[in-house]
Amino acid sequence: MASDILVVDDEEDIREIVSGILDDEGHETRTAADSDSAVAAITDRVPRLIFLDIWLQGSRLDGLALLDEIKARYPDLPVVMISGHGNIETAVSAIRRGAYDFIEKPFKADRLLLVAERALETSKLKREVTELKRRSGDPAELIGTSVAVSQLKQTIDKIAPTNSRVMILGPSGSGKELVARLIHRKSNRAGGPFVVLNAAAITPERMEVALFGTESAASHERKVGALEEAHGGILYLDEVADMPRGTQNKILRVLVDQQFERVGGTKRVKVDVRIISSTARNLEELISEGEFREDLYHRLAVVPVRVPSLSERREDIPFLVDMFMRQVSEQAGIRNRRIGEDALAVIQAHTWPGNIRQLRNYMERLMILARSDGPETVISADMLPDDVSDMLPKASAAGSNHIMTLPLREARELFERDYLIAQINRFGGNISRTAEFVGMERSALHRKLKSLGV
Ligand SMILES: Nc1ncnc2c1ncn2[C@@H]1O[C@H](COP(=O)(O)OP(=O)(O)OP(=O)(O)O)[C@@H](O)[C@H]1O
Repeated sequence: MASDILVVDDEEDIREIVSGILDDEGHETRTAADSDSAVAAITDRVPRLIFLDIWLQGSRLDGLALLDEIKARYPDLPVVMISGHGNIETAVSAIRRGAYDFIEKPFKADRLLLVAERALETSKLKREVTELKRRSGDPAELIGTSVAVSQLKQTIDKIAPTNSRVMILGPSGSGKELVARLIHRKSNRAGGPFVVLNAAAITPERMEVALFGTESAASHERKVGALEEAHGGILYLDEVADMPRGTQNKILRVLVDQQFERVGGTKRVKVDVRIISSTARNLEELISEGEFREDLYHRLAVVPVRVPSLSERREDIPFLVDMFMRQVSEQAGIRNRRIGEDALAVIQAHTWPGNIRQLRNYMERLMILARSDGPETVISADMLPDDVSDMLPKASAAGSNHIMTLPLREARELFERDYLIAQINRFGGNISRTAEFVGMERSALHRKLKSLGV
């Protein structure tokens, strides 16, 4: 594994020995004799690993001070200290200050290589973990302080440690899968798998193979299905309403027996799986139409949990916007921006039929579009892409030709109407908070709304 390694030591022979040993193993090395040239080398290209002499005599910064500077700028860059005989204590304190390890002079080539490999491997793993976390994009907790979200959090905390089957109901993109993942994380199955099976994305013919796996006596071939894969953990049945009737019968049997047969197999497979299911559809309607088995519904929805739509929790929008902006900035390497009150108000007033997923995609688009403006420019309402800023009440709300044909009184009423509807939406229908924001008495606002026919 060739890696770019920087060797920093004031003694030329040590620099040569260390880089010689590493070069022989195929690593690429650079050397620096003092702190300033080390900083310059790191600025040129951040190495994967640094070997750093503790004393570093005759240079602006000694080894420990340079370590502090490196760690402040590149907290994840591993640094191995080279310690002289008799200053182990200093080496130990360097580890406390963020060094990965130390080697003591005189050292053996084997020890040096071992430490280098381990440091490189550890930082690679750290990177992978960070990447995975970033890709998943899921926050560790539900974002928001609204009553609806606070109640949801409480419900999650209450039901997670139990083993009961949960059915999560809520519109598309509202965070059902996130809720299921949080239940998993907080349950005693957190160490076990979390397997997702999306019934809407699998054809009815493939459904049973996906769920139960296959087995062929002739070829001894075996494919593990989602139920088996989820053994000891949780199976998340997304869009369960789309499950074919035939599969519904079979899954009901699994719930009763906690065992099943693979497709084409004869052996019973015993599993210990907690099932969480979800749907955005109206199950009661589907049950009355005979599309969904009522007894299966009762088995799956021992605890029904409702996830609110975004329009039911608009007060959480500023927190979500802030999180998504930070997330996009990290993921896309775009400088984070500030968003103006006016833009936030428009976003808050929008209806968001695609819920949190739509808001996240929108923020991503907004950040990318706004990239060409200077990083200091605050994102204002007029910079919002049209689909959302159309919600903004403007004098031309009824079409600019139209409003120009109206007398002032009617034009003003038209504007007032749009403006107040947008503000009421923004505050989730709360008249007191709307009144406070628009600067009117609550009773006066009521009267105004009535006179405008809102
Ligand atoms: N309260 C929340 N805080 C932060 N992010 C959230 C929240 N709820 C949902 N998200 C994010 O919104 C996106 C959509 O959520 P998720 O996939 O869980 O929705 P869903 O209801 O399962 O959607 P579908 O019905 O389409 O399967 C995800 O990226 C998720 O991380």
